[in-house]
Amino acid sequence: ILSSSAHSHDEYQKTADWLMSQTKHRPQVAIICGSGLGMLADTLKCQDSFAYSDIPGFPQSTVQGHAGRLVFGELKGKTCVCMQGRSNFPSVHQTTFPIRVFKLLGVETLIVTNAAGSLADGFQPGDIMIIKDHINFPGLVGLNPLCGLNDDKFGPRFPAMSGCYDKGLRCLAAEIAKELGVAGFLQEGVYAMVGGPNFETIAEARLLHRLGVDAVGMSTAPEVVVAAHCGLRVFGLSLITNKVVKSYEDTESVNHEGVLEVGRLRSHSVQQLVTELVGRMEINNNDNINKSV
Ligand SMILES: O=P(O)(O)O[C@H]1O[C@H](CO)[C@@H](O)[C@H]1O
Ligand SMILES: Nc1nc2[nH]cnc2c(=O)[nH]1
Repeated sequence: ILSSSAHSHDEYQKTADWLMSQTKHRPQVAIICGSGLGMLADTLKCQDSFAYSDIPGFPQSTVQGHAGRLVFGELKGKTCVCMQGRSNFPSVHQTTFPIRVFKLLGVETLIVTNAAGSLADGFQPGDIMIIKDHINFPGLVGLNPLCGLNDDKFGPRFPAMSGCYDKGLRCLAAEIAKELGVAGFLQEGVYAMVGGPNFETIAEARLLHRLGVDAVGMSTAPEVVVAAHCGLRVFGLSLITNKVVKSYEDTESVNHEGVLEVGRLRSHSVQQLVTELVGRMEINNNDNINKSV
């Protein structure tokens, strides 16, 4: 775990340089689209898009329902780069490789979205949860993307994680949700990442519930850790696609097709919320490419 699969600074830089040689876009905002939420990338204007397999050094998408494309373009007057798909299961270092590439491209804000199962009693499938905080279970036991030698050019050895989900953006998103008429199914809560790829046993679900977890998934936390480490502002949304089964009497069970289906049904609202948020967030001048790196 410790240093075997960490990337060198040059590897991130090579990928960033290649992308900058292929597109004129210099993104301010990076958006990661979770399961069933990839349509957001299709709404970018003046697109340049690249299959992950064509980008030197880039991890491949391994999750069904994730397209595996990096899309650059304009959204509400801001320059964005959108990941249409994640590679959840190779290694935490590979999964988070794009985040440092984004930093080198000049990105200052990261928006992460995911599909998640709910544990909180009041949450329903179709609810949108603003992520207030996370529990990074793999990270707590050493599967942390910051393991290995620290690259001081990106950030400090021991970065703080309190406040890693920006409060200003969370408030702005809640205001926008009211204006869009989607406040009725907006929630805020704690996301927990588990290793997966299996869904939870009932005993695991009960444990997570007792620990105060509101929603559970298999992604996001490592991306946010790496983003916070290199000083990116972060906003996160979970789309609640299912209730996690907590009772032995319950005959329902979760499956990935159902997750994708709820994603598609609510994708329009998630898209609207993210689009308005990007339009209204304040961004510093985009003259900071390689600023602190
Ligand atoms: O987190 P995203 O990429 O939305 O995907 C979620 O959906 C998949 C399970 O259906 C898991 O990979 C889980 O993490
Ligand atoms: N671990 C986990 N990931 C999910 N992604 C979407 N739903 C779920 C779920 O119930 N559990």
